[in-house]
Amino acid sequence: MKAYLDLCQRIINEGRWVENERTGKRCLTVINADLTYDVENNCFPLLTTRKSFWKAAIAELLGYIRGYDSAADFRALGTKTWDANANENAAWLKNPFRKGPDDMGRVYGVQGRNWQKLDGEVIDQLRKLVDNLSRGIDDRGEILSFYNPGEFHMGCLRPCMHTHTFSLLGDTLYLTSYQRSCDVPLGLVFNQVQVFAFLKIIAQITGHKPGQAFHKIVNAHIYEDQIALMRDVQLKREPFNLPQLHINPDIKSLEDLETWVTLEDFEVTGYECHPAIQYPFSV
Ligand SMILES: Nc1nc(=O)c2c([nH]1)NC[C@@H]1CN(c3ccc(C(=O)N[C@@H](CCC(=O)O)C(=O)O)cc3)CN21
Ligand SMILES: O=c1ccn([C@H]2C[C@H](O)[C@@H](COP(=O)(O)O)O2)c(=O)[nH]1
Repeated sequence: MKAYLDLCQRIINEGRWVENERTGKRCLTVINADLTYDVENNCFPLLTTRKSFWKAAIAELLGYIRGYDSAADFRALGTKTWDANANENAAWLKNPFRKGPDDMGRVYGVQGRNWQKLDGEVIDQLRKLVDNLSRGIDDRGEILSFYNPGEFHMGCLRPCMHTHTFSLLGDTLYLTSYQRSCDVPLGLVFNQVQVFAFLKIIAQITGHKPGQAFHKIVNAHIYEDQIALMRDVQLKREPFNLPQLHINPDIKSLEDLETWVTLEDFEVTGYECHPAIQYPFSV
């Protein structure tokens, strides 16, 4: 929590203005931020300086795990966060690869579960790493990569959190997640939840103890229309203690995550927070 607020303050104090062509807005930007989450002690990094919608973040993560490519499937899980990118971005709307309303194209989980090889076969990166970790194997390449430059033109957005590397030391599982571009007031609130929950879920289904999750961010920015709310409202608030995340212990396999798991299988306790802040979203 402190690390998040420090990053926001650092962007306000030291950030440089960068024009962004895709959104037509300017962003106050810093390069490089490292965040660490204590999954072992269940210190759930849910922002307390504004009301945060952790369920939508977990729904996104479940959608990536399932390899979804439609904003409608994400809505059915419990989040509308992909509606705008799938249906309102002018460049994507006229892209011939867009299959119709709600199509997101070959992004995120599609690459994670269904990476196309030249010979026509597909690679299921998540299945491979879950199988290995379940057998106690870390081949130093337990990597889930959503970043496929050869198919950027077939998706509505390049993945932001693009690579997740799992590591096993003894019976403790670690996760290192890489993010190329980070909307700190909006996206990062979700991404913190996702990195934490991803390690906790994969540790649970592969039978290991979760350790720390390491979140490495390259371009961290605040859009120009978000600055005043961050500087004058959110950064003036005192944080509360972190809550805890509980996951239904009956979730035991990747198949469980793919078939019956819903947001009802996740619970947060001890969450005390300041009122919601509605930050503008840039498509
Ligand atoms: N500009 C931008 N920022 C992002 O963070 C972002 C994108 N684009 N495009 C792809 C995904 C979609 N994500 C989103 C989209 C919307 C919210 C959002 O509106 N959050 C609100 C309300 C959430 C709710 O009601 O469930 C919030 O207050 O956190 C957050 C992340 C993260 N990503
Ligand atoms: O998980 C996510 C997804 C997206 N974002 C933000 C980061 C940027 O503000 C935009 C993506 O724009 P690009 O021009 O492709 O960098 O979405 C995020 O923070 N977290």
